[in-house]
Amino acid sequence: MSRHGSSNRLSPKTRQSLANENKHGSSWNQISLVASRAPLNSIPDPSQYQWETPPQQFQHDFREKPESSKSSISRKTEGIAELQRVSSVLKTSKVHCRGKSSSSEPSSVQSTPIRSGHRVSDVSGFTLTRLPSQFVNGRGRGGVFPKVPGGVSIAFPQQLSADVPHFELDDDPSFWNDHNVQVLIRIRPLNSAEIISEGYGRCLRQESAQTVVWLGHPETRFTFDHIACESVSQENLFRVAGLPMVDNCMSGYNSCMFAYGQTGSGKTYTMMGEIDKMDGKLSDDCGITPRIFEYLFTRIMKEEESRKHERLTYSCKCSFLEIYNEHITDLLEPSSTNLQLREDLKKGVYVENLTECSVMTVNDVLKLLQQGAANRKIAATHMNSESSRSHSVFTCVIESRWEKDSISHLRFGRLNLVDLAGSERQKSSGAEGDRLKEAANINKSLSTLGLVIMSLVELAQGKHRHVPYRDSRLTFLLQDSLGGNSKTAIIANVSPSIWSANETLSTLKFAQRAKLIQNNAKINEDASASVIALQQQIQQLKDQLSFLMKHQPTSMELNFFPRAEHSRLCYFSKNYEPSEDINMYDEHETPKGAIVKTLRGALRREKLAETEVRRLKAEIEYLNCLAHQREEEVQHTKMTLRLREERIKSLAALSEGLISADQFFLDENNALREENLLLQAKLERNPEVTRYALENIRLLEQIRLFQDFYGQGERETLLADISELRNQEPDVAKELEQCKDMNSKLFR
Ligand SMILES: Nc1ncnc2c1ncn2[C@@H]1O[C@H](COP(=O)(O)OP(=O)(O)OP(=O)(O)O)[C@@H](O)[C@H]1O
Repeated sequence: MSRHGSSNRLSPKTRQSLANENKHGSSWNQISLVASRAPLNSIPDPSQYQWETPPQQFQHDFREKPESSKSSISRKTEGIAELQRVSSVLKTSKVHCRGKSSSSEPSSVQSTPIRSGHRVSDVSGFTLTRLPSQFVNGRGRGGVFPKVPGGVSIAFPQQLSADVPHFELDDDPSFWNDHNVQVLIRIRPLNSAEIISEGYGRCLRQESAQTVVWLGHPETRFTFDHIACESVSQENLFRVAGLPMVDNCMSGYNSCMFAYGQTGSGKTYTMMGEIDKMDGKLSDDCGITPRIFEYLFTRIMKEEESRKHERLTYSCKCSFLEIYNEHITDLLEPSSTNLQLREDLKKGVYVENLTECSVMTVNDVLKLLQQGAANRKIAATHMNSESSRSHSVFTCVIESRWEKDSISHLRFGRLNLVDLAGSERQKSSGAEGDRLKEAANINKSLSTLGLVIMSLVELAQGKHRHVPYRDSRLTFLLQDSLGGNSKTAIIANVSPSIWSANETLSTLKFAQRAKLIQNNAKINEDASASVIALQQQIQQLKDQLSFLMKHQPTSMELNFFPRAEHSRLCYFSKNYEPSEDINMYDEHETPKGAIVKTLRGALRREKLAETEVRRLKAEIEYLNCLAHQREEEVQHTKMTLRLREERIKSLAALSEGLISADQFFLDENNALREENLLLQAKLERNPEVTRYALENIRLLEQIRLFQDFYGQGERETLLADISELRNQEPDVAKELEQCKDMNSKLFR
């Protein structure tokens, strides 16, 4: 099923009415909770625990919710009567919530007995321990025991309020200077289905713009780089998460942002939102992607203007693809299906035959986004009436070229904006037939993503791990963004509703793990551009040299040195013009004296020319050496890559039991030794060192010339010449007067 038209999932109007709905609740639950701060691997998985009796102060009254496979959406369609019944129950529960000892409140509902200690697995792999019967559905002793979509009821101390505090997100521009991975949580507002089903029961309590507490058992506190609360605007989110991505990319870093979360948690709203313009402006509901491009093109314009002298130009090319049931489709050319992933030393992982469109304005990008969104596979599930059934990747390659010090520079950054399909449980999403197959593929690729992240975290902790990038198209494509050459922001979207408590916890744990990934982002600058520039420079110098050889010393003009600014030497040669010497003296001196002076000048110039020739030869030699080193460096990098690929293969072979551990360590040892040699060679021949050596030699040569200038009495000669000229001045003035007289006589 394809979506036609805009990707706006909820009209602003509907959202507003939802927001209004939110206003009907009671004030904050005043219960003070003891926060637990635990390292990631010690955060217990709630599913590993037997649900305990909630502490007395967390226990509320409840209503009976018969075990039923009916989803809340279908309940929603049963109409207002149900809604009224729910709100009357909510009122009751709010009253009891305020009471200190809710256990003494009378309960009017019956519990459904469930065997204690019986473990059941849910779709996401968690094992939930069923509650002792007296707690299931909150019967008897009180406590809010909402029914989670997996069909298992859990005891839950929850937030029962329509209002939640607002925390503005503060941007931190310095973050990306020393970090390569940022994790941000976005909590979306409760939706009407959740309110109908669970009222304002929330499983989260946000404490600051960095801390949130999951209110289940055991209560768990999470800290992230940023936590966007329910009321954070799309604009605020963009300023904090999107804007730095553009800056990173323009500086030549690969950048990636992806939205992760259960189905219906707000990924598409976050990444795309409303992609139409209203009155020439992006709407308030517009997501991060269009905002990124609006900012990108504004920055490009400013930069090109301010660096005109360097002839800076940017070019942007976009592509848009989806991965649906492990097949890649071009969203800009939907007839191109089942595209293949390829790997290339220079390009990295890329999709073969994917359409790439040049874009120059935000409108160009909006058109592509709309076109792609219309082609993306979506379907109605019980959790989301417009659920994305595929992962989508919108990519923009931003290239910049400029010239500085006669060297042309090329930088490029790849920006990947990924909207993942949501994880889902079959029961809650109501998936059947095609939907079920899609869901299985979605869950499979997301669990590979989870495994990749887990392996990367272990790698970062110094353990040897095979990272299963190739186990899904998604992780293979995003290889660079995960643990590779990229600055990556992960937005984990969650629902605050108690209805989604388990999914929210699992998303928070995923995000917590992702925080520990270590990427290795580098500026992408094309070395070949500098090699070409160096080769051109060498050719220029060679031309100068041969010209100099042919014409010296008589044509020792300034224009021999197009790069005169590099050499003060040229300044001196310019000031010793031979013709001036000759004209100055031949009228006033004996022929012998004039010849001696001319000869002296010629010898001086010849000496200077020789020095210049020597300097140029040395420069050519060094530039040749530099170009050679660049080429060697490229070769080294290629070899290092090859070695690493071999190591990955041997790791894979080890994990599949194809080779013994001894053999693996032997191979690993050899590979590391080889890599070490390569790195040592690279260090010794660092082009920067050569460049400094060259500069050093140039400066020494200049110093020597200055010293010669003084040492060989050139200064005195110059001073003598100047004073001689001064002496001649009255004679010349006299001669001029005589000429003027003669002229006037002649005219008369
Ligand atoms: N922060 C938010 N504010 C207001 N509405 C939101 C917010 N987040 C999501 N929504 C609304 O919730 C609904 C579901 O969101 P969305 O489609 O973005 O979820 P999703 O995570 O992409 O789901 P799926 O994985 O099924 O595609 C949409 O109608 C969307 O407009």
